[in-house]
Amino acid sequence: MTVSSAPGKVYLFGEHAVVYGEPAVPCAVERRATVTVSLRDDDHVRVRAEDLSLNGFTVEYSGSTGDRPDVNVPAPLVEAAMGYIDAAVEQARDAADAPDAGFDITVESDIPLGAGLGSSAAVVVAGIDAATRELGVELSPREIADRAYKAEYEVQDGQASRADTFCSAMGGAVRVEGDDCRTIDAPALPFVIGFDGGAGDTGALVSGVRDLREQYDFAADTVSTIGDIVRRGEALLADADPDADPEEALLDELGRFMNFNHGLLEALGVSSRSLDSMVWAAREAGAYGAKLTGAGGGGCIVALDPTPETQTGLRFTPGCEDAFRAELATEGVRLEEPPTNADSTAGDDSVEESS
Ligand SMILES: Nc1ncnc2c1ncn2[C@@H]1O[C@H](COP(=O)(O)OP(=O)(O)O)[C@@H](O)[C@H]1O
Ligand SMILES: C[C@@](O)(CCOP(=O)(O)O)CC(=O)O
Ligand SMILES: [Mg+2]
Repeated sequence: MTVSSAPGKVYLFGEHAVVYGEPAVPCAVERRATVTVSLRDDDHVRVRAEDLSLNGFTVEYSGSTGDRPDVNVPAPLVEAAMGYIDAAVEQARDAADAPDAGFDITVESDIPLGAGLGSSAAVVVAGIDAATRELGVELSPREIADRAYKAEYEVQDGQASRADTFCSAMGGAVRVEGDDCRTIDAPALPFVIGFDGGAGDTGALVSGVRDLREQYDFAADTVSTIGDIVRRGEALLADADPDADPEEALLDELGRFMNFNHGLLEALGVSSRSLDSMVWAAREAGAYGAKLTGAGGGGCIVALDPTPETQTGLRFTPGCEDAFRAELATEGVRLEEPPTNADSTAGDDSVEESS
């Protein structure tokens, strides 16, 4: 049995625009997905995904009824939900040259799903790491990032950047521009996250921006202006001392850029009423800046505030279900100790499929 975990992330700047070759700066945060993998002696894959719920209803799997999961939702939704894990399994089989390997897999995660914190990337990164190790192959974090990107790209029909998967695999703050992926030094920024309890449809939101960009020059200009903000923002980070608490002047300017970035994302149609109201609540509570994070449509905002004020303000904001502080996760994908009285084999709520 092998247990690996990988962090989620927030975008300081640059989501959506990164899909069209602009740079982005995501930062890994201490909310992790943990994937436990045991090699089977047949070619079946059995998945237990305890936290998997889609838009308010829970998917229940029954492994005892054979190959088809017994679920209370339509099969295409289950397939969409399981796509990331399936794609991670395929990448691990390919990396280890073991096309017929079967696995028992358990996914546990404290990253809300579809909320802009990169739950899909964390699950894929941790899944590839655990499954390849289980097959006796140890990939570097960069190799895992590369395979995880291929998995996300496939599941999201060609609409994925390398940003989420690279950030989750490497940890810390990163900079991604096309295929150029780097880790960067950044001070520990005081992130506060507001979560509306909902989720956005990443594929539909990315398609919406693509259409706008193709239809209107000013939408294409909006996307490249987001790139300009990222370049100015990363220059600020490059000048800061990564080992000291961030200075007020830095937070002030980063916050201003985050506000600008949010305005442009709103113009591109990927915000929502609850995201906007959390952004405004954070600003009114004294945050240096606030923006949605990830694909948008619902889910999370990220604000900068070293004081407790933003968290308190968000908690009293209608539409905000949860508000929490998120430390920068300096570690990306990592091996975890397996539990001692392990019960990793699938129980009643698992789905089993033949390879
Ligand atoms: N704990 C989990 N267990 C199983 N699958 C998960 C889990 N977390 C995320 N996923 C997969 O990732 C999808 C959400 O990814 P996505 O829409 O890209 O949003 P985000 O990456 O912003 O959280 C889920 O529909 C599911 O397929
Ligand atoms: C919108 C996008 O830039 C980020 C999506 O992030 P998330 O899956 O919502 O966490 C898409 C991508 O970069 O693949
Ligand atoms: Mg995702």
